[in-house]
This record gives sequence, C-alpha cells and structure tokens, in this order.
Amino acid sequence: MAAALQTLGGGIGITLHWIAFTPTIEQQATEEQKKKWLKLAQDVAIVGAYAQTEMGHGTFVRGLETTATYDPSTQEFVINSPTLTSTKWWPGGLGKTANHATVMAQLYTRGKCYGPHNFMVQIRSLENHQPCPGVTLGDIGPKMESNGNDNGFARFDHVRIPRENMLMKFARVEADGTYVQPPSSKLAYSNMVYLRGTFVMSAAQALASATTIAVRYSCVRRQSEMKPGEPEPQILEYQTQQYKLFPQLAAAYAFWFASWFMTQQHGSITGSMEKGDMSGLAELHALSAGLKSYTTAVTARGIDVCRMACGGHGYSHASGLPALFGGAAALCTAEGENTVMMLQTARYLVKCFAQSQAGKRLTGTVAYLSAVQPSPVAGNRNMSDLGTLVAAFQHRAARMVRHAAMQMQGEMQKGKAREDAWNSCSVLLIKAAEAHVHSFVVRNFAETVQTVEVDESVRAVLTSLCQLYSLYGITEHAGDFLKDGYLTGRDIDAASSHLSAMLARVRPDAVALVDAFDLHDKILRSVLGRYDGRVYEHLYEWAKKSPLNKSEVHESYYKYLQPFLKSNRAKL
Ligand SMILES: CCCCCCCCCCCCCCC/C=C/C(=O)SCCNC(=O)CCNC(=O)[C@H](O)C(C)(C)COP(=O)(O)OP(=O)(O)OC[C@H]1O[C@@H](n2cnc3c(N)ncnc32)[C@H](O)[C@@H]1OP(=O)(O)O
Ligand SMILES: Cc1cc2nc3c(=O)[nH]c(=O)nc-3n(C[C@H](O)[C@H](O)[C@H](O)COP(=O)(O)OP(=O)(O)OC[C@H]3O[C@@H](n4cnc5c(N)ncnc54)[C@H](O)[C@@H]3O)c2cc1C
Repeated sequence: MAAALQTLGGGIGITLHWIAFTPTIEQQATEEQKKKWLKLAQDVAIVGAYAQTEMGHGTFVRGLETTATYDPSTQEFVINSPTLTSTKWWPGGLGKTANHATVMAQLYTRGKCYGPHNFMVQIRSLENHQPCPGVTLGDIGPKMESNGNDNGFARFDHVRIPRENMLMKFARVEADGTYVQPPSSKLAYSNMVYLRGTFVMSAAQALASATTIAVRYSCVRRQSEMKPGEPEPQILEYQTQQYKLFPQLAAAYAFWFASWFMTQQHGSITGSMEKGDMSGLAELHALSAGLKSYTTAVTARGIDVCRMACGGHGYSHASGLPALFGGAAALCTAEGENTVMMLQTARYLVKCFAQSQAGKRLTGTVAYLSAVQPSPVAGNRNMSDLGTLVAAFQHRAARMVRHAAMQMQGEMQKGKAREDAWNSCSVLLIKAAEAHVHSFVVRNFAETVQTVEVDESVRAVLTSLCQLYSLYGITEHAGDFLKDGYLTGRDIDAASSHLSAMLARVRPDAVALVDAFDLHDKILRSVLGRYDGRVYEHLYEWAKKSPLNKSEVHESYYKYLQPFLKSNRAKL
C-alpha cells in the first residue's frame, strides 16, 4: 500500500477507496453487509470515500455534528448536516471521484444520542455521477501536496438511507429502534487504528525513498577539496554529510521493522477481538497512535534533512524531495493529528504506571515500566553494546513516564481537577510518550537484527546500523539520559565516539543499504536518486521540459516586460 501511495504521487481520487473505504467495510460491516458491498468495492464497481472529518471537528470525533436519526416508521436513518461546521471536509476522493461514502455521524434512536457510528451513504448517481438528491458535494481546493487526490466537502439535507446501511458488525439498531451496545464503544474507531498502523509503513517507505535519493546523489556529487590539490571528493565522504544522512537511513530501517511488528500485532489482537477478547485493544490503540505520530514526525524532519543534504538541487522538484516532504507532512496531520495521537499514548502510559504502582505486573510493550529501577546505579557502561543501549532507552522512558505521572499526581494533590492537571503536564506527557515509542523502536530494531538469517555479513551491517541509530538517539537526547545520572558525561562522550566510528563503518555499505530498499526509478521519481547515477544529463533534460521552455521568448515578455522595459528606456 505504501508503494502504491508513492507510485501515485501521494494519492489520486481512488486512494482512500483502497486505504480507508474498503477496509472500513471489511472491519465494520456484518457478513451480510459485506456480501452487499465488499465485492463491489474490491472490484471498484463502486468508488468510496471515508467521510469523518468535518469543517469544525477532526480530532474530537465525539464533537462531530452530522446526525443519523433513526425513523422506525420507515426503518430508515435520516442523515443531516445541521450547521455549516458540520459539513464533511477533507475526505479524500469525496470532491469529484467517489459515488459512495462511509459517513461518521451521531446516531440518534428513540430520542437518545449514542455517539459517532459509521453509515454507508450513496452520494452520487451510478448512472451519471450527479450528486444524489439532498447531497451537496465539491472539492476543497489545492493543498500543500497530494493534489491528485480530490479531498472534498459534503452536506446532507435529510438524506434517507435504509436501516441496513448502518455498519453493524459491532453496534446495532433493531427495526423497532432498540440500540444494541457493541462490546467496546471504541470499536467504531477500529478502522482508524488499522490505518494508523499502515502510516508507519508509509513513513518508513517515504524515509527510505528520501535516503535513497540523498545517499545515491551524495556519491555522484563532488564538491570542495578535502586536502589541498586532491580531486574533489564525493560529498558522502564528509563526516557531517554522513551524520545528516545515516541516522535517517537507520531510522528508515527501524521504522520498517516497527511496521512489521505493528502489522503482526494488529493481526493477532484483532484476531483475539474477533473471538470476543477485547483486552488487547487499549495497547493496540496506544502503540499504533504513538508509532504513527513518532514515525511520521521523524520522517518529515528526516526528509527535509535529506533535501538540505542535496544542496540547491534538493530544493528542485527534480529531486523528488519536496513532494516526499509534502506527503510526509500530510501523514503527520491525517488520521489523527500527531500531538493528539501522542497524548493518547501518554494516557495509556499513565494508566499503566498507576497499575504498576499498585503492584500489577505489566506485559507487552510496557512491561519494562515495572521492571526498570527508579534509582540508577551509575557506572562505566559499554556504549557499544546493543543490550546496554536498549536498557538506557528503557530507563530514560520509564523515568520520564514516572516523572510526568508524578507531576500530574502532584498537581491533583494541590487541588487541580484531573483534566487541568493533565493539560498543565501535557508537554511532559508528550515527551514521555515519545521516549516510550523511541525506546520501543530501538528495542524492536535490536531484536529484529538478531533474528536476521540471510547471512552473517548482513547481520553485521544491520547491527552497525542499529547501533548507529541508538547512539544517535542518545547523543541527540543526552540531557534525558544524564538527568538522573543513569548515564554519565563520560558515557555520552563514549557514545559520541562510537557514533563517529559507526558513521565510518556504515559508509562502505551505504549504497547497498539504500539499494536494498529496492525502490524502482519509477517509484522514486527523482533525477538525483537515479539508479544509474546519470544525474547531470537528466537534470538538464528535466529542466528543458519546464513549461517555461516551451517557447524561446515567453508570452509574458510581450505582455509585460517588453512594454515595461520600453517605457523605462524612454525615460532615460
Ligand atoms: C509511501 C511513501 C509515500 C509517503 C507519502 C504519501 C503521502 C500520502 C499523503 C496523503 C495521505 C492520504 C491518506 C489520508 C487518509 C486520512 C484519513 C483520515 O484522516 S480519516 C479521519 C481520521 N480522524 C482521526 O484520526 C480522528 C482522531 N481522533 C480520535 O481518534 C479520537 O477522537 C480521540 C482518540 C482523539 C479522542 O477520542 P474520544 O472518544 O474523545 O476519547 P477519549 O480521549 O475520551 O478516550 C476514551 C477512551 O477511548 C480510548 N480510545 C480512543 N480512541 C481509541 C481507538 N481508536 N481504539 C481504542 N481505544 C480508543 C482512549 O484511549 C480512552 O481510553 P481510556 O481507557 O478511557 O483511557
Ligand atoms: C491530506 C489529508 C487527508 C485527509 N483525509 C481525510 C479523509 O479521507 N477522511 C477524513 O475524514 N478526514 C481526512 N483528513 C482530516 C484529518 O483526519 C484531520 O485533519 C486530522 O484528524 C486533524 O484534525 P483537525 O483538522 O480537526 O485538527 P485540530 O484538532 O483542529 O488540530 C489543530 C491543533 O489543535 C491541537 N489539538 C486539538 N485537540 C487537542 C487536544 N485534545 N490536546 C492538545 N492539542 C490539541 C492539535 O495538536 C493541533 O496543534 C485529512 C487531512 C489531511 C491533511
């Protein structure tokens, strides 16, 4: 899916049909409903959008204003947009492409509101693509990137749909209007959890693409003199260039492995949920929200580092990097804004911390919270040992979670309401949750490289990359590790010098490491990142195709510049 997104340049009208509409049917429809819509969707006999966000609310799903009011006399739901701010706004493909949408609306039956639920609504005629009666549709206009995707708006004026169009796998409304509770109210959000997981893979792929471009180009580009009189070196020989690029390269691998874990975790927990066991839902939500937030944020920053590492040519669309950045920026906001998502992870961590304080043994991705000792014993640590590095990240995360949770408790003891205490500690909470996710990514990376079975040399290279990733994280966040004396200044110095050694060690394998992503030129769409390295010839060809070069003298010359110059000359 990530590759498909990128091939399509961050999306076309049908992207959300594949990544959100069809999975929503798969995950939220009954077997009967699947028989009705799933094959139509899979065969693209209908095209769908995922219509949740409104002009006034995206993050706060409970605040959505679109209503779905059940009318037992006709056994229909009435879908309505009561205010301007209730206008559905942003759904991909809604503007011009889709003829169906899953619409998130507040469910009313027997005079009571049961919160947001998903409804299948036909929005355009299957004959002539005109909006259905009572539906107003349009495109929301150009965006930072992804303009191939017609993000749209929709308003519903008392549009009637059959009762069976409510996606009823979990919650149901009976013919007489009786509401049947789902096993968990959050199951209506299960499709978001799935999509967030897929964003981790998209982030990995976007960062893999950017590093492929920048590393390959850094081997083609020669600049300056390392030693007087010597030939200009490949810019990848400069340590500063390696320091910019190799941590991004390592992060791309780390995120790839994290996305594998996420996919496997999603499969196993949803499998248990199918059997009625909801116990894994909270952890799945916290992990997918945190990983989505962390990986997309690091990716967006990392792509910009790659852009700057390509100098002037990086700023050109020929590099492919601006488009990648625009795509990654979208991933930071879509499917749950990153700060909001990280706060969801923090919420889970605070709960887990309290459980651990109460003597409960934690399991899964948070098990370390109860295992880590609050008072560290400082000592000279072997900063080249992966086990030591993983333990350091876990200690840092556990300390920060404890600190944020205790700070919150302190605020409440001073009389603040829980919600106010939460808000006044939310910066600490975000940092703690980031440290937790970072620690998970490091541990998962270390565990994955240990299981590499291809051959010893591959494992050795990936181990160096994992060390590089971990050491970079420690030096970049040194303060967090030093704060309670877990690491000493000497440990940080040792981490820095190991990091320098790792940069040199990874250098000979850097091109092989990006080639291993196996990103075809057609997917990369970058003149700088071409597999054959013929950058300059193709840069020239690319520029010649600029629309401004269609004529030798541009029409604007005759229209504006010529008269302007003439009048200026006449004044002399
Ligand atoms: C391939 C390389 C190229 C890369 C570039 C490609 C670029 C392409 C760019 C284009 C991108 C195209 C894709 C875009 C697709 C986008 C689609 C969308 O955006 S769809 C809309 C998505 N919307 C959201 O995600 C909304 C976010 N908001 C929420 O999820 C929730 O409202 C909230 C979690 C913020 C709050 O929910 P609320 O009910 O108010 O919950 P509480 O905070 O009160 O919490 C209650 C309780 O429930 C738990 N919870 C919340 N959510 C879930 C969940 N999903 N699953 C399980 N549990 C959940 C929460 O933690 C609380 O638990 P508690 O035990 O009470 O603590
Ligand atoms: C490219 C793109 C594609 C999209 N595709 C779709 C789609 O197909 N279907 C769909 O339904 N939607 C789609 N969306 C909408 C998207 O899901 C929302 O924009 C996103 O969930 C963020 O919500 P918001 O816009 O309401 O941001 P807001 O919540 O208004 O965020 C603004 C600021 O407020 C802060 N904030 C908000 N709440 C809190 C809080 N509780 N605590 C702390 N800070 C807070 C945020 O951190 C942020 O800094 C898309 C958006 C984009 C950009």
